[in-house]
Amino acid sequence: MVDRGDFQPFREEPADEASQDDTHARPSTASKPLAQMLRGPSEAIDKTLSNLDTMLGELFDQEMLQRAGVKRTVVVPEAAKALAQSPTVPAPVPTPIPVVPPVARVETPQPSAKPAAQPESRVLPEAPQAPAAPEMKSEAKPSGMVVLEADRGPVEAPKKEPSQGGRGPSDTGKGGGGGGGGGAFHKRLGPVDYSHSLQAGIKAVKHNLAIVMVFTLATNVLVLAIPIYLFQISDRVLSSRSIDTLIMLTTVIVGAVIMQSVLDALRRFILMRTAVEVAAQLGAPILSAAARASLQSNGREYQVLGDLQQLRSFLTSGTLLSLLDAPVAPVFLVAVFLVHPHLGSIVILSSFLLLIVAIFNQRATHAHFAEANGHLVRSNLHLDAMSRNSQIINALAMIPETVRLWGRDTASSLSAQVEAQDRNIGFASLSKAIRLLTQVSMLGWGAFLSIEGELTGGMVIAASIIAGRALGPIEGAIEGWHQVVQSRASYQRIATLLKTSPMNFERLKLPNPEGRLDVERLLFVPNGTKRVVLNGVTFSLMPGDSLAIIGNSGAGKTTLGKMLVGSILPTSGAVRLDLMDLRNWDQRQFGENIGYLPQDVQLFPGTIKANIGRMREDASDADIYEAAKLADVHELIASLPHGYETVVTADGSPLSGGQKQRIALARAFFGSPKMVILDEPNSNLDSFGEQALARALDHAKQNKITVVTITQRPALLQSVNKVLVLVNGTVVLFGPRQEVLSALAARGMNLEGGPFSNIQID
Ligand SMILES: Nc1ncnc2c1ncn2[C@@H]1O[C@H](COP(=O)(O)OP(=O)(O)OP(=O)(O)O)[C@@H](O)[C@H]1O
Repeated sequence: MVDRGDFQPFREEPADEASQDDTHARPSTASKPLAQMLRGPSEAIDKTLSNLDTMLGELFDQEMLQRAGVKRTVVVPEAAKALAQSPTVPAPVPTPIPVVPPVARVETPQPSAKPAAQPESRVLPEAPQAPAAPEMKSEAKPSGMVVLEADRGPVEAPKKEPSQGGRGPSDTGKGGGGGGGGGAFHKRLGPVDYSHSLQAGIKAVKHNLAIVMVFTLATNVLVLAIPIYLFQISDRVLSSRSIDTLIMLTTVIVGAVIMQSVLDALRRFILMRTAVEVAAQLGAPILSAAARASLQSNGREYQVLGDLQQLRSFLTSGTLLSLLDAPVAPVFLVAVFLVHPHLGSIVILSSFLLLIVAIFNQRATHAHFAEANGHLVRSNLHLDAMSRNSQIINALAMIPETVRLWGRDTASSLSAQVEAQDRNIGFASLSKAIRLLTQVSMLGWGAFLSIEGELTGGMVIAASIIAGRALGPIEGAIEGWHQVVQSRASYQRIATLLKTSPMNFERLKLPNPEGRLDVERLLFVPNGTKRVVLNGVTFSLMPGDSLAIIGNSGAGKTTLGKMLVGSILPTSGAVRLDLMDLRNWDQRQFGENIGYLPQDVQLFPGTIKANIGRMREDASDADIYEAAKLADVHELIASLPHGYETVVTADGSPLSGGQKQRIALARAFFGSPKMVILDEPNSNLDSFGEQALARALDHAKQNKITVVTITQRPALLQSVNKVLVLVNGTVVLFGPRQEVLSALAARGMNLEGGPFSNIQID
């Protein structure tokens, strides 16, 4: 299947590209840590945290608020604050963070005031009559299909007066973020380009690691202080019995040790902030790219956020410090050689042995760690399914079964992990033994050389300590090898997700659509199956048309509906809105111009107002009210104790199924969409709700909104002007309502009597 590819939830307006660049070039912990650190740890922490706050504020402020058309103000959302307060981050500095003002109540316009938001003021200009298109080619018609009306010609975008945008009152011509603007169009939209975010993250890490490396070198040089001290004490102070020398040496060494501890702490501070910077830089891009990519999968991509967590842990781990120490190891080796070549040879031999152990360790544990990871991913998916279905799990007493499903994968993951860790511990112990034996042999052989008069006792002890430092990084790498492998895999998954995101590509910003829909020879064979769910589906609708798609259960109606909104991509064929293939629309602009009510209605936790406004921060009260009026749910909402401020939980309570469906209908009508797809919008409605729905469809017709309604119930047929009959994924009838109903009646099927069932047309 082909990815449609251009969802850009945080798209920048081109004019803002410079400011987007600013984000990547902004002052960060990467830019000034050295200067900060040198001013003292606590000042450095405060300063860096302050930078972090600014960085997070800028990240979210810029990416969310500016895209939403809100003027750039310093508002740090709760998520950013929570991130800044995550356990790995010290307490935030007392930098004042402006608090997001509480949500204001929806101000419903006074009936007498007749505000600009009222439906009457929204009637769109008439679309010009489209020229007739050639008839549908006969080979495209599935056998048995009766086409009562075929394609019409392309719709010319009507010339609008600036005041006649057809957008809601909030329309600024800038499209509220990604697209949508009525004024400026036909210009290239720069891609969001998540690979750029990845590069910015890598750059920050590299920059900080370079600074850490400087501290590491200094730390490792200072580490030599202790062996040198020992050597001097035993070979100089004890023989000369000079107190002055002892005091002088001790003073120097104490200074070196303190310095070494401070530098070691500083490199850890920097690494910790690097981890936070990586999380802040990549969190939002990964979640956005995962949300887009999950369209084609079962949501596994969301687990890439876990990979980001893995990278964060690695950046603050002892394993990374060991790896950073590794380049200095040869210096220690040379130092041991300088003490005596025999001792140097012992260390080299041990290093080889440790390397061999490291390679065997990697080979012995790799498959088990990979297996453990695979099971962990699956058990997380079970967990996710459990949290989504908590109602049914409790109602049907399915807790033991679902826990067993989760437990099976968790147990497999744990046992694979135990297997891998057993081996890892075995190899780590072996490497530790090699290191200790190395020191024993160095001391033993050193003592022999000392007896022979080639070395002093102090030199032997000093060489033994230095050898320990030389072998330490190899040992550390062996112990943390699993983390290295996991982090590398995590990085690769993150890089693949960000680099291959379809949102990285440039789009042409089009004028807002008028609502013409062309569906061309849709074929859908789900991946991994041979089942043809949709076969050659072809039809066209003009702006303001309302179509009912009817058919037996399993005929493919929902699948077709999902395809019309681009949430499923066809195996072949195309769905076009105003002649443009959905794959080529800017996702944000497309989403703002359509409405969708899925069969399985889900609301987001939040107020009814926020749900109708699609959780957009720039949704105006007037827009929300307008959508509620269009969907004829204002009365229903007014009857709730808290009206538009009623808070809905994840499972939709306190709303009934029908109320949820009607609120979701208002969400579909939010933002003056030009095309709305409703999948069984009346499945939970009583007769009053159905009447309100019929009125909503009338409003849509008056506003020239193209509406496609998938339904199993005949009541809605009165509100549409066209009907499409789908049988086993094939269109068998399509045309004006009365003609289709007559054609069905001629075949002995009277659909106006009761729910559709057993529609059989050859
Ligand atoms: N991803 C998929 N993999 C396999 N089969 C699929 C997939 N998507 C849809 N189908 C199959 O396609 C058929 C049509 O499904 P669809 O949900 O579109 O039917 P429908 O007409 O909406 O039915 P209903 O009225 O009961 O909701 C079903 O048999 C379904 O099993």
